[in-house]
Amino acid sequence: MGVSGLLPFLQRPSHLRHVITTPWGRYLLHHSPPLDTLTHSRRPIHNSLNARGMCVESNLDSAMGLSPPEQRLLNKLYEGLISGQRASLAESITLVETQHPRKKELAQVLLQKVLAYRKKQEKENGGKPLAFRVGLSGPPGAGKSTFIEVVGKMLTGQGHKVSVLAVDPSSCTTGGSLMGDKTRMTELSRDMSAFVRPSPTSGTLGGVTRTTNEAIVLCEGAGYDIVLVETVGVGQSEFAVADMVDMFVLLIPPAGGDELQGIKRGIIEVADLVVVTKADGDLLVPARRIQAEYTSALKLLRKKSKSWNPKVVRVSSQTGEGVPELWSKMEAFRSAGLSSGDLQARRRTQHRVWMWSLIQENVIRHFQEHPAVRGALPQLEDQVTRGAISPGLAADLLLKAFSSSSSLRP
Ligand SMILES: Nc1nc2c(ncn2[C@@H]2O[C@H](COP(=O)(O)OP(=O)(O)OP(=O)(O)O)[C@@H](O)[C@H]2O)c(=O)[nH]1
Repeated sequence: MGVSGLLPFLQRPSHLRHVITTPWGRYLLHHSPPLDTLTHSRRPIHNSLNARGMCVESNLDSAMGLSPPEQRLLNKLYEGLISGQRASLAESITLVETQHPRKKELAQVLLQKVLAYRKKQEKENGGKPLAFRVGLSGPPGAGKSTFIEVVGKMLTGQGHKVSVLAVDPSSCTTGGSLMGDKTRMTELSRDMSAFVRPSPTSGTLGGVTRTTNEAIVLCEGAGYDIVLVETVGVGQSEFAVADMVDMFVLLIPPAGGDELQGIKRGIIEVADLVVVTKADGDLLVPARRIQAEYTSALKLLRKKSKSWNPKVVRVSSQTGEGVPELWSKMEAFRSAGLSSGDLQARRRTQHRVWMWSLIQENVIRHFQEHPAVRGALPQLEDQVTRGAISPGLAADLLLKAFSSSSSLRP
């Protein structure tokens, strides 16, 4: 698709445009209205583009056309958030999770304000990220929530502010929850230096990935210097989490049988640290054995960073044994990454991944909402389910229906 194919999407009616202030400049954004309101005018946009290919304007609020109540809401959330109020943080995360089109726009304005604020703080910190983002994953029952509770309490005791976000893959497929059904991390939830946010109860993995990325930014804006992102090791959610954090930690229980079974090989490759949990009582001996097994397995993997060799450690959340040592290792990882620049490079790459996940989410939504696709979909889906036509043919027909009446024609 050439640039000209994108023009209709870039040329939104003026009331749907707004200026976004980012740490890198101010951009005029053109929002995606529902397809039926899309204009297809071919007015050239080049004269309004600057060198970065985007329009620059100065007044965010007026260009956004914020109504006074909207302006008051955003100001209240922003001020509350950066002064560290948990209620404002919770409300801001709800705003980024919304499916409501206008609220989605407001969420982006808030997010850009928070990003600009964080960027300024980072600059004052010599360009180094202020918060430490850690992803934690493991099979159901691995001891994740018990571990996060113990580590979280230890860290708040040391004066840190800790936030915990959850990505629940089951909510994306079944609308149910692997994580949310029981009360988790009760003590940490009551701790005034902690913020525990359950996973959104619905949405696509792409959508949850976006909102989690955005929630991380909001938590950092609210002054949380440690952000823990937890997920169950099911489906693709752990890879999605690995793509949003500075350090990815895999938790393995000392279960009987073939321990490496059920743990995806690929996920061991992205782990910066493997933690064997429940290393106490009768489980201590199997925990030692599993630690040895994983240590050998890691040696066979290609080194993924110059500044760090993945390690395997043992902890017991019940006795607390190994927990302080584990945290020291995590801090060592962070300092090595910061001084080598690996951590900053990882975040830069993640921004690109984040952008592509946004694009994927939006393109799929446009496709699904397209009238020609919507018209043909039920019948084709039915035929595919019955085996009357191949999935490949159905996909081709739908893509043809989309492109033949779409402005995105190649
Ligand atoms: N012996 C022992 N048991 C533990 C330890 N940590 C957790 N457990 C137990 O293991 C079980 C699962 O712990 P959770 O922390 O709920 O595990 P989880 O990974 O969060 O589980 P899901 O919520 O299903 O993903 C519980 O019965 C805990 O009491 C530990 O350090 N030692």
